[in-house]
Amino acid sequence: MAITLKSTSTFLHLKTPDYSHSLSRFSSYKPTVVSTRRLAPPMAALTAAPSLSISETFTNLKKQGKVALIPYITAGDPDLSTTAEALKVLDSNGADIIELGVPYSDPLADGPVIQAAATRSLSRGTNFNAISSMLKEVVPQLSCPIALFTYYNPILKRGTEKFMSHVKELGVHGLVVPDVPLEETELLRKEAVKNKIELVLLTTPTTPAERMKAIVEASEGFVYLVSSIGVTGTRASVSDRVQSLLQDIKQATTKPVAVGFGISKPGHIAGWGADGVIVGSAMVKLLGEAKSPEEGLKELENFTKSLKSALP
Ligand SMILES: O=P(O)(O)OC[C@@H](O)[C@@H](O)c1c[nH]c2ccccc12
Repeated sequence: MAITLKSTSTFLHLKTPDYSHSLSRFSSYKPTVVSTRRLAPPMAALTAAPSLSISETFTNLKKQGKVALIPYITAGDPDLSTTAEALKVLDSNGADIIELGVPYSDPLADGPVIQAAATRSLSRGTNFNAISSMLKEVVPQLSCPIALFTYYNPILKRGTEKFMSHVKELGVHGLVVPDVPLEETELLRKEAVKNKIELVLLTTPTTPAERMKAIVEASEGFVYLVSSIGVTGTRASVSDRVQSLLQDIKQATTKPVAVGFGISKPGHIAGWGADGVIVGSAMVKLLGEAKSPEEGLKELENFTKSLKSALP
């Protein structure tokens, strides 16, 4: 059955913004030296078993009655070497899937914390080539899947087909694109499916029921339920309307549903039946606003551990 998607979300009626950061020369990423003191065959230490796909990850968690912890961090904030370490810290301290944000000059769906992170990252010269180099080095060391998070323009800049095959080569499993224009979702989805990239689509509290059904039908990996209207950023509480939205979606699909926006503690959505919890701004703040990268990584470790231990 051909699925015609009218929209992947209704909170981003954005014109296609102009992506002004060139993807020119190699940037500031310096690979971290991995101590080989304790390791027998050096290569053995650099590669974890290939990570499962996003949907396989959810299937395994569901069998154990567990909820996925999905942190989001902005690549290159405070710098790409710290991002590389942060991915490993998240992976080994409870993250089940990691959303890695490609910094963008016009992040209209983001609140002040993530906007500031993107600005810091871009001002250091972070670009997609440098992020790719970092991921080529780090992804083989991770046991959880990565979902790349990008606005639509970096995809347009490279061309959808080229972008998708490039992302696949990096070992990235998923892709989240919150501002893909209505009429281009189908093309994006076709290329994603061709490259076995799980294209995660978003639905919001204002998405009409029929459109939500088309979105959940087409979404791969999981369905991203945006908990509230507006931009990203931690909230004191999350509307309990999300609970009924979750039930509506679960009536429309058996696919896993993860909730994001405003969440900084599991209590925000405990017991509502979400299969996953996405935490972005609270994570980004710890990393990007710490006195030093080491301090940021330590705080990220502690926060991730505490979130995971509080989730079922
Ligand atoms: O930052 P929050 O409120 O925890 O929300 C998750 C969010 O950061 C992440 O999923 C995300 C970052 N930028 C976005 C833009 C649109 C939708 C989602 C996002």
